[in-house]
Amino acid sequence: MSIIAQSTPDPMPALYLLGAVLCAVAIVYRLATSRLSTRYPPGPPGKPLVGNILDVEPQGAWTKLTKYKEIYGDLVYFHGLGNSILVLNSLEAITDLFEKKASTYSDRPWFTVSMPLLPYGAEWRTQRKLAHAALSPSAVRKYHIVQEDLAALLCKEIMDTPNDFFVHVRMAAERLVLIVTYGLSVNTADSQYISHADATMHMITKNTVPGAFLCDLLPWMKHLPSWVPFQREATRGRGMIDTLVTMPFEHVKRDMDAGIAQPSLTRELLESADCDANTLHHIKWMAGSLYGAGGETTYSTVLNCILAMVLHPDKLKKAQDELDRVVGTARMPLISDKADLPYVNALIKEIMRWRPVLPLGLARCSNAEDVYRGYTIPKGTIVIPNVWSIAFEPRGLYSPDLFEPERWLVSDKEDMPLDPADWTFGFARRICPGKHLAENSVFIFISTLLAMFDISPPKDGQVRVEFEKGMVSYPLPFECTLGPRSEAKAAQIRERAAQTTV
Ligand code: HEM
Repeated sequence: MSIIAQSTPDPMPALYLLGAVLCAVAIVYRLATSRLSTRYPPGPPGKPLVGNILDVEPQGAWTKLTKYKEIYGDLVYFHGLGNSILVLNSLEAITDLFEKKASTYSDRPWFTVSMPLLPYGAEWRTQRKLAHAALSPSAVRKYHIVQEDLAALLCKEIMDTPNDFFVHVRMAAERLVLIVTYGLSVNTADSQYISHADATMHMITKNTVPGAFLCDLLPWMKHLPSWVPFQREATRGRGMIDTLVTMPFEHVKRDMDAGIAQPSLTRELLESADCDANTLHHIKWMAGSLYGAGGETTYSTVLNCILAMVLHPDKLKKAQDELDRVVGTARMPLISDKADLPYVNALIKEIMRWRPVLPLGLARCSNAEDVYRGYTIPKGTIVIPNVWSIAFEPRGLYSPDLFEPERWLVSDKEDMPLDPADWTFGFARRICPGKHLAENSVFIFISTLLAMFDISPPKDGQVRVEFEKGMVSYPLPFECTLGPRSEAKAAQIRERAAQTTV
């Protein structure tokens, strides 16, 4: 007989199993019902698992996203792979979220490969205070003379080598930021810093459109080994940014120790602050963020203007007539002429509307779940202000597709589109701190160029009208004929450029 006794089955494991199954059923039911009861904003249809998130083709997405406005309205939602992106297609929606709900929508997404844009928090607030003080409307008045000097140098360089106008415009914008931020002379800036800044900015503009790298949409990919291509790119990108920020900052500190530092925003802050390691860190990164953000946006606007003038000679003529009448021909324009030049101001507004240099603004990230217009917006959603759709909203007397500075000169505001001053520089708490400096730069570079040069198509008449599709959108290289309007203007340029002190 068998000595193996039959044991009585223990009922507990079966009960555990039953409990686990019931729990799983409850969880699945809850998830399914909560998903059904949660209303997300509308968006294109999705596929299983990946949803519709891969519909966002990052490069040059603004035109497609603007078309979606006709189908889905002000809010277009993309989701899948654990991520969500909300595109805001109207100023009303942008104001409702970025301004009225600023504590939820002032954070930045983390762009893995390029720029560690500061999250909304204590460090950002400290840097922001420093930037505001240094770049307030009254503080930027002291840079007028530097900006006028750089405009004169820009004219001289274009006059000497007109085919290189792209490079000259870029240099003028970057030199300004380097002078204001670090007090570096044009020669030092040119020889030591600008080429590295160009390479870095190129990397940033390519990679900062949300989703430019799949790892921004798939957070777990950030933990892949360092030999994975985008991880290598990320390490390289962060190294480039660190060099961009550290080199000129150390330059100022060295010059201060030697007693030869020129006046600058960084020197001012270093002199006024109690410089423990933490404050040094804040000043260094605040200065670096101005340097990184300030050059490319300004030169894109000026290049857009040159292109617009090649395409619209009648508008150039009107601006020149006004400049000749108001400024006269005995001198070059000054920033103080701005208030007396309505046509030139209208033309600059139109350039900003015709080709917004940041067509998708700079993305934000929600830091809490929210409900807007009855739709749920999950925490961590990347929120994109599609300013392109505001620029091309059919409003006012003229079609948005035309280049018409006159649209800004009609007497009734109701007949105008939404003013670029209200959306070009961003919104609410994260509005561009360089706005006042930038408005002056754009004004003086453009009005000086228009006052001194004739701008027309190249000899073969072929003008390339294509634009970079990264975060900052500027014209791709095009040819044009740029020459002083007269021998007297040429002499004036030479004379004024020789007097510059930058
Ligand atoms: C035409 C020229 C310029 C345009 C169109 C422009 C536009 C913008 C926009 C749209 C933003 C994002 C704001 C938001 O998220 O709501 C921004 C941010 C920023 N801009 Fe500008 N900008 C220009 C020039 C400058 C200049 C000259 C500087 C510095 C001297 C500068 C420094 C910055 C900085 C530091 C940020 C980041 C602010 C933050 O994240 O809190 N910008 N700019």
